[in-house]
Amino acid sequence: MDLVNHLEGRLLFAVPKKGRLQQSTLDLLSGSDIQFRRETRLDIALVKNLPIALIFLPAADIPTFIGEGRVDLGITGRDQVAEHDAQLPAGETSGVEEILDLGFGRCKLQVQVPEKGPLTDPKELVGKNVVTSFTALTEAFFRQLEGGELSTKIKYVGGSVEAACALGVADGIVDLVESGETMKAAGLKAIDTVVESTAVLVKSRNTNNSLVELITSRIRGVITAQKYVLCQYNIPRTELATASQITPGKRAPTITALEEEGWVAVSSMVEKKAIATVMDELTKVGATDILVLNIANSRTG
Ligand SMILES: Nc1ncnc2c1ncn2[C@@H]1O[C@H](COP(=O)(O)OP(=O)(O)OP(=O)(O)O)[C@@H](O)[C@H]1O
Ligand SMILES: O=P(O)(O)OC[C@H]1O[C@H](OP(=O)(O)OP(=O)(O)O)[C@H](O)[C@@H]1O
Ligand SMILES: [Mg+2]
Repeated sequence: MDLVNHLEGRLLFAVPKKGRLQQSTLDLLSGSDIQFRRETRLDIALVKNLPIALIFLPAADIPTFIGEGRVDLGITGRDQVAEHDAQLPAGETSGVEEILDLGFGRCKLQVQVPEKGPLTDPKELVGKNVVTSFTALTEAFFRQLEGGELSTKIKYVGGSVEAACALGVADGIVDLVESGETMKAAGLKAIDTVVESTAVLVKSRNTNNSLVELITSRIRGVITAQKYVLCQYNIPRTELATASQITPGKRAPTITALEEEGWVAVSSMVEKKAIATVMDELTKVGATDILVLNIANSRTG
């Protein structure tokens, strides 16, 4: 089948074809009921239940396709969008618009130097060799340090950036750090941060495809569901005000009267990361039968 002929009339949605963002992106698509089967080696997949085609691209290339208006929607790192924007000629506005922070793929683009070396400040790298996959952001960073000049020599490599110092190609690097393990293993330390990043849903400034809103709303629902749990408990009505402060919910807690005089049941969305503390506090104010339920999906205000 010649897939390219089947793209007509479909929203084009770019997703990372490999790397750190891929699995969470696929989970998000599946949670949003975007059904597709990707043939081996093929970078285009038609969605079965919606007029959408998924285009599998390297995360670094996604902002270019969206910026040019070739692709309507995409998921990539905010760092990649920033790098794309930093490459634009002065005065040109970006064709890439962020619509949603997706929360995963959290990392920092950091200036790194040999741990045991003499350098401790990014200013000491001025005029030296710096290797990175993010040349435009690195250039902008050093240009600012140098007050508008640029004497620092910035070279591009596509991956394994950390090896550059050990191999003598660089005095310092600018690369992504999450756990810090890669940096540590390479004998490097971070001395500054260029940008912080998470995965984002982006759209082309010029797209007028009405499905953008539908997809955004579905993805937002899945993210909210992943981030929150539903906490239910019973509480004496006299303690309701205090308990409601502990579980204010996304908008407001849902309160139901119980058969038992003077008691109410409360149901409220709570951030997953806070749930243990919330349960401790609820117990302290007299809540009983506290239940925590996972949320499969959501649409909230
Ligand atoms: N260690 C990490 N932890 C979290 N997010 C990361 C990490 N490394 C990269 N990212 C995010 O993922 C995006 C894509 O980077 P990644 O290195 O996974 O892609 P790639 O270079 O296309 O794949 P690969 O490195 O497997 O060839 C980055 O721009 C960044 O936003
Ligand atoms: O702080 P950490 O948790 O160790 O993660 C950081 C590493 O992850 C990414 O590399 P990736 O795995 O994409 O390999 P690559 O260098 O070949 O791109 C990034 O470029 C760092 O090297
Ligand atoms: Mg990589």
